[in-house]
Amino acid sequence: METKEKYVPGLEGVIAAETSISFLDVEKEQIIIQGYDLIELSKSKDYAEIVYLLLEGSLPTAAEKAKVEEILKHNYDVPANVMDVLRLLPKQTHPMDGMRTGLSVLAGYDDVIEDRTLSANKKRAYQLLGQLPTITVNSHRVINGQEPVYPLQDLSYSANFLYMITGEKPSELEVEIFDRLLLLYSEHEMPNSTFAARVIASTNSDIYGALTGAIASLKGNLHGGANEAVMYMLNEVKTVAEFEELLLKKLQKKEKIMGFGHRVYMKKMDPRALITKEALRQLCEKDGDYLLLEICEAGEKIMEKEKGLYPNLDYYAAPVYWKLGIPIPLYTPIFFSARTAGLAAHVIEQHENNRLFRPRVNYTGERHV
Ligand SMILES: CC(=O)SCCNC(=O)CCNC(=O)[C@H](O)C(C)(C)COP(=O)(O)OP(=O)(O)OC[C@H]1O[C@@H](n2cnc3c(N)ncnc32)[C@H](O)[C@@H]1OP(=O)(O)O
Ligand SMILES: O=C([O-])CC(=O)C(=O)O
Repeated sequence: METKEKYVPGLEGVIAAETSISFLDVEKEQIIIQGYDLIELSKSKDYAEIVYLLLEGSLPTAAEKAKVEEILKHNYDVPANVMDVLRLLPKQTHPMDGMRTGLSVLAGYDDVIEDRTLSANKKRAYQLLGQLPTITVNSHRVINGQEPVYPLQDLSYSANFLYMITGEKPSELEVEIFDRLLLLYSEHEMPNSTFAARVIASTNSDIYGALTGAIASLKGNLHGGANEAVMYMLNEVKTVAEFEELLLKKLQKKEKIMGFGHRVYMKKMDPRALITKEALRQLCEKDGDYLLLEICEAGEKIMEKEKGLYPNLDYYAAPVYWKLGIPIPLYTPIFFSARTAGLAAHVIEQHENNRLFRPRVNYTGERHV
């Protein structure tokens, strides 16, 4: 008989790493990033500043912030072969799969790919953050037979990202809201995708492989894929009453409602969702159409009453993306692009202080020997 060790399904509550990058303080409703609360930072800082915080460990001065923005822009170029590879993919390929393929192509262009030093890894992180908006947007465009779109240097990082998605120069409010979403998505402690990236990095594999694995993880609808699923669900209805009916039917059939629940915040609202809800309200005020907000709020009430469950970030992020005119298949790729900041920080931390991940099992099969 095998001896059985304590096994926790889904590794719930299990400590998988020691990190100085981030920590979810559920009690205080804080998302601690390098010592600061991301929720507080979202009120006064932008995505580029959080990129700096994640990769350099401190908040940037004005000059350092300008330097990061310059570095990101300096890294916008993506090898033309990436577009050629995307062109070869079947039209039904999801942009997350396109992105996974496109990002993985970049490994071959790294002349010092075996260099795991801190400076080489950081350089790669900035390079990838510069290139990802182009890969993200074109994973959707090129696969759909459209011509690639390229960045505009005279826009800020987030304004350019949104411009490439919609093809129109965005308003100040739109940029501010899109940037806030990137910031909120930038890092979140040890979700499945970060764990996947760290597991891969722990074999001494490179950041391209670790991020490629993280994309695969993030695609699933129990994780990043939920934001797309939320929007498809919202688009099934035209009124508050129809949404209430749809949710009750789904619950009766024991279906999971996308955008609700969270392994860490299961009995509380994700603090990031409050901010995206506010962003939705701002966009409703702007166009005078409150229907999506009313529908979402009704859903929130039903889920609290019926299941004691609360929205996670993806629930309100989806209608915000919709109001910004972003195609649904890009919702999860944008999440990944934003999360690359946090993922890169984790891969670097893993490489800097590495021990191979290699857990054991409780064997439940038969023994014939
Ligand atoms: C940015 C992000 O990645 S946030 C997560 C995005 N994912 C989603 O929104 C998908 C919907 N949510 C879920 O599936 C879950 O809440 C998860 C995957 C996020 C967390 O899952 P876990 O911690 O493994 O909890 P688990 O799935 O075991 O759920 C516990 C109980 O709550 C129920 N539950 C959890 N989430 C939901 C939901 N969204 N809808 C209905 N019931 C739910 C489960 O059915 C289960 O009930 P039971 O004990 O009666 O069987
Ligand atoms: O923390 C998690 O498990 C999922 C999540 O909200 C994120 O990755 O932003």
